[in-house]
Amino acid sequence: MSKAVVLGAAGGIGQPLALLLKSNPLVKELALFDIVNTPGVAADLSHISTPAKVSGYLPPDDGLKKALTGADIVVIPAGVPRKPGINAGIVRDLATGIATAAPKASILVISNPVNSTVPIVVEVLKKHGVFDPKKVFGVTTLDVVRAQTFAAEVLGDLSLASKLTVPVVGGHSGVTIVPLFSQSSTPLPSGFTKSDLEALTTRVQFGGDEVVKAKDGAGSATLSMAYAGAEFAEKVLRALNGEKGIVAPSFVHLSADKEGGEAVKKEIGQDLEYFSVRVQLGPGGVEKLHGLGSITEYERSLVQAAVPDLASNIDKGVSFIASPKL
Ligand SMILES: NC(=O)C1=CN([C@@H]2O[C@H](COP(=O)(O)OP(=O)(O)OC[C@H]3O[C@@H](n4cnc5c(N)ncnc54)[C@H](O)[C@@H]3O)[C@@H](O)[C@H]2O)C=CC1
Ligand SMILES: O=C([O-])CC(=O)C(=O)O
Repeated sequence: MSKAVVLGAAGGIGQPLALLLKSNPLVKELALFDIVNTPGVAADLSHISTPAKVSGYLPPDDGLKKALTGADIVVIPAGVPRKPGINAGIVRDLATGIATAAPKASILVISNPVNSTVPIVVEVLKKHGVFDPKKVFGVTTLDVVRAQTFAAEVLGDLSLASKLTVPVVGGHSGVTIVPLFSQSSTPLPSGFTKSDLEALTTRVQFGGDEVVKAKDGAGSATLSMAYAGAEFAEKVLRALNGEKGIVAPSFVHLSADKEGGEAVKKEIGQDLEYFSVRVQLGPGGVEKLHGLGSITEYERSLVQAAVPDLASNIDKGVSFIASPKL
């Protein structure tokens, strides 16, 4: 039983994510922090008949510190959709709070751009001398959820969506998102052509745009992200609780597992510090990083196309802490 904290808990993602965490029996305490509305969200959730004790905090009176103290897992969906510069500062400040109040917590970063906000969190933790690469996760689960759902759609059976697995590697934006459909636990339909596969891959890479367009100016994915964030958080919590063999893709610092990380760098042919790979989770966070495994020529070309964007996104995050602009 763990204490979970949501930073940005009153937002479009934060509220349904907090609802899902309140429904999770592994959560014994749920602390909600935002710059607005958390007392109301917390009071509302606290009437739900599940064990988690809910509390809400705002910035005055050391609210961030109070929310974070004793946290086992901190999920960050704070920020503004598609405003990288604003989010960089928000994430930096929240990471500073975590570094001082909950330095041992597992940190799950949802705020975009994940390829840059994860390096921002890491640089802040390094500055405070509390960086543990096994505990910082960029949440890329929505890409996995989309890959599974869209694959089930093309297979003509949505009931497969929650059963099949498709690893997604790289990062979390556009071409840095690399779904490995050749490793899908249920193969794509026979007769699926190269151009079908290209269209499916593009749909996963730009799934965020599909939602932004459909919402017509009213934000980006929130409900599917809350589902994905709660799913990844549950995996981290189950592993913290001692359950073995839990594996999920996440955007991590490759030093989290030296041997595994070096093997990934060899596979991608670049000395990147971060990459999303399948992560084996344990009580201390990352236990092992899995390599890309056997991938097709097409998938290799996607990985190669992802590398320059990723390198530049990572660099932006790192240099934001050295000199604040993004
Ligand atoms: N990793 C992923 O796959 C995805 C990431 N996102 C990202 O998640 C973030 C949040 O998206 P939404 O919930 O739709 O936005 P939203 O605007 O609905 O909610 C954001 C919340 O953050 C709060 N906030 C702002 N500054 C804060 C601070 N300093 N401390 C604490 N809370 C603060 C706001 O008050 C608001 O309640 C965005 O950066 C978005 O791009 C969105 C979808 C998928
Ligand atoms: O595209 C966006 O702005 C939000 C996001 O990360 C996603 O939906 O995958």
